Parts: sequence; structure tokens; C-alpha cells
Amino acid sequence: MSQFFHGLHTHQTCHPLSIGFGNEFSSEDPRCPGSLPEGQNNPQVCPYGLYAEQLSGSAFTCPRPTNKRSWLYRILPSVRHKPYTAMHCGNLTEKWDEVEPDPNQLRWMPFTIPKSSEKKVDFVTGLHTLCGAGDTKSRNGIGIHMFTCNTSMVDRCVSPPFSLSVPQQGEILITTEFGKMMVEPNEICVIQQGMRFSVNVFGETRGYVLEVYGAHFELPDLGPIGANGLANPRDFLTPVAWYEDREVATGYTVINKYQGKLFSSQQVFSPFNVVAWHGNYTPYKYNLDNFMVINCVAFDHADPSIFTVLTAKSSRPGVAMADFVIFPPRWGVADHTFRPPYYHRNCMSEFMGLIKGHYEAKEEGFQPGGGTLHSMMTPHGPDRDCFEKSSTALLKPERVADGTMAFMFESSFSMAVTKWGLETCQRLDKSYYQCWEPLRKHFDPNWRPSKQ
Ligand SMILES: O=C(O)Cc1cc(O)ccc1O
Ligand SMILES: [Fe+2]
Repeated sequence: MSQFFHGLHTHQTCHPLSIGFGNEFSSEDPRCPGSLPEGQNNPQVCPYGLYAEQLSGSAFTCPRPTNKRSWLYRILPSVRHKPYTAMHCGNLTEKWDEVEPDPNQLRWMPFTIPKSSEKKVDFVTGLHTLCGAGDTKSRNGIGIHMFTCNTSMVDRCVSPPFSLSVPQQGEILITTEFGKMMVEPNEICVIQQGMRFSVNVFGETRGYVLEVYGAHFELPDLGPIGANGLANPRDFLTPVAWYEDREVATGYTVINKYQGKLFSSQQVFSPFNVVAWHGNYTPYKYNLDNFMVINCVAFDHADPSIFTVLTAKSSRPGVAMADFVIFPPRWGVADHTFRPPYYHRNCMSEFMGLIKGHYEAKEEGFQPGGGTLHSMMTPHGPDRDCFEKSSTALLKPERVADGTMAFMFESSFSMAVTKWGLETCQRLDKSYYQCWEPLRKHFDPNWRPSKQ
């Protein structure tokens, strides 16, 4: 389905957005009607004297269902820039051998946001790599970063590999080559490889970023669930074309994250000069409240894959490079069941973050803006309080996770933690393991099944 210039005004943003996931969208800035060429991509001369530029998100030759590209009609093409030069990467890294591997359960207290009165930090400078694996050259891997910032990006933009952002504190206004979108905590956004964007913030701001080096985020297949449910395509929102014809004599900085490092180049105009565009390769956002939860209505605890919002598949069937999974508010109704998460060891790595509230398996210790990492095969599960309470609870229907939103980046990669994550950030909670220490033995060798 194609949306032509039909903006949906969401109340909180005033930035028009179009509906759908992976559609063929078309969009024109309303100030330039007719700016999108009709019937062809490369007219000899484009309307309004614009340049045509294709942004390819997949190989030209990808099969149709996975072929992604957009055509941008812009005042000047992206190639009009001075050469890239290496820039300081701060705590952003793709070096996965900075410190020795650590298989322990790791928990971080909320990551510190710099005070603007002390130090002005924007979104790019405020990116810190926590953990990850793989490499961008072979386009197989992931990175998990925290952003903590207090200042808007001024006359600079950045383009990442495929990345999913989860704001946790403070809304962020993202200006992209495709238009603008405001993203609030409890919403997520995806900016795909090569898409330039700039971030405005409105105070002390914090969030999580999942970067996937070689795959696109997709909606998971629904199998027997049927045609509807989980994250529905109609709840994804894509920006509408917006341009500025702004010359920047002092220089506009375009930052390119390339092979794990940052490079900057100067140009004399704003890169947000796209007057019209069409295609199926776009940034988008999604409000987590729209997730249609499917869960157990009889007995037993279903695996958290039922809560998958988006998946970035690996080449192995059914195995994700990374899944984005949420733990939304819902009813708990399972009969004769230990309802919280089970104890387990997983061949996948589980990084968890908390947007608001608390997480059911651990009422204490895991706080909004913090994180946990349970690495491949590292045992984990409910803390002692949760186990005792839930083993004796009266199993009536009960609201679970109201007013909370925890999430998980689950990955088939065995992730390394960075030096920043283990040492420099000073947020590691060394006492985490202690939440399982009070677990007591309940074994009774004389126990017998009760006679019915
Ligand atoms: O470890 C966790 O808290 C995440 C998780 C939740 C759940 O309900 C089942 C499995 C699982 O890994
Ligand atoms: Fe788990």
C-alpha cells in the first residue's frame, strides 16, 4: 500500500507521519507540490531542479520480498562534501578484546547522565559501547550502546549501521533525510544503514541502542497465531518529507560510522535537503503500548519469544542475530504454575534494559536506565523474594507489569563487554550475584504425591 503525502498527525509531535511497515511510501514536502517525479526515478531534469539519489538498503539483486531502496530528491546530492577524516570515537568501540571475557551475571545501576551545567554532551558524544560481538567488515555482528546526553546536535548529523534506539529518559526529536519524528520513552525508533540523522534533546536524556551490522529488522512471522497480533504493521510510523535549504558557512559536519570508527566530513549545507522521496527503505518508530500481547491462558510459562517486537535474522533458520523483545503490561492467569520467568541457561545472550517501573523477576536492584547481561549459558532467574512469593501465591487472575516496560536484546552472539562497561562507567553492581545467595533448599526426600 502506498501513502502519498497523507500525514497522520500524532498529538504529541506535530510532525506528520505515515502508517505501515516496509510499505512503498511516497512523500513530498507540502511546500513543493509535484516535486516527486511521476512515472520514473531519473527524469533528465527533476522537478524543482532537484538531484535524484538512490539509497540502497539491500543488494540490487535481492529477491523482491527483501529488496529495500528509496529514491531521494534533494537540493544537492550527498557526494558534495569534503573528504572524511578520522575523529575521536570517545567510548564508542568495536574492539571486543579490551578486557578479559567475563561470564558472570552482570548488572548495571542506571547509567549516569552528564549535567549540562558541568559538560555539554550531545547524542553522538554521549554514545558508549557496553557490549557486542562480530565485525562490521564481514557485516555480521551487533553492538549494544548507551546514550546519555543533555544537548542537541548542532550542525552535525550521523549515519549508523542498522540501529534501533530505545529512549528511556527524555524525548528525542530525530531529524532525518526522510523527515522528522519525535520519539518518547516507551516508543522505539529504527534508523537504517546509511540514513543520516541529527538528535535534539530537551533535558537530561538517556537510552539504549542496538546496532546490527548486517541484517534488517523484520516483524517476526506469526505462524499459528494467524494474520494479526504482536506488533502490527499499521502501528509503525514513518516520517513525511521535510527539507531545509540552509547554507552553513561555518561548515556542517556529517559523521559516518564506518568499520566501527567515526569519520567526519564537512559540507556547506544542511543534509536535510530532501524535498521528496519514495521507497520502502525508511526510518520508522513504534509505540510499545500498541503491542498485542499473546500469552498463556491455561498453564506453564511461555518462552519470551512470544513478546518479540522485531527480529534481525541470521542466516541460520530461526536464529536471530538479535531480537528486540518486550515485557509489556498484561494479565497473568496461568493455573497451577510458577508464573514468573523460570530459572534457565540459554544458548543465546540476554541483555535487558528497563524503561520504567520494575521487572517482575527482580523487584529490587534492576532500575530504569540500568541494565543486565546474562551471557551465553550463564544461569539466571528470579531472585529469592520472587521465588518464595510466587511459589505460595494464590493463583487468581492478576495484572502483571502494569506501569512498567522492561525489554531484552536477545542475541545468538556471545558478547564481549567493553572496558567502559566493566570499569570506566563505574556502574557495575558487584553485589548482583547476592540476589540468588539466599535461595534455600526445599527438597524433601519424604515427599509423596498426594492421593486424589
Ligand atoms: O531472563 C529473563 O529475565 C528474561 C526471560 C523472561 C522470561 O519470561 C523467560 C525467559 C527469559 O530469559
Ligand atoms: Fe533469561
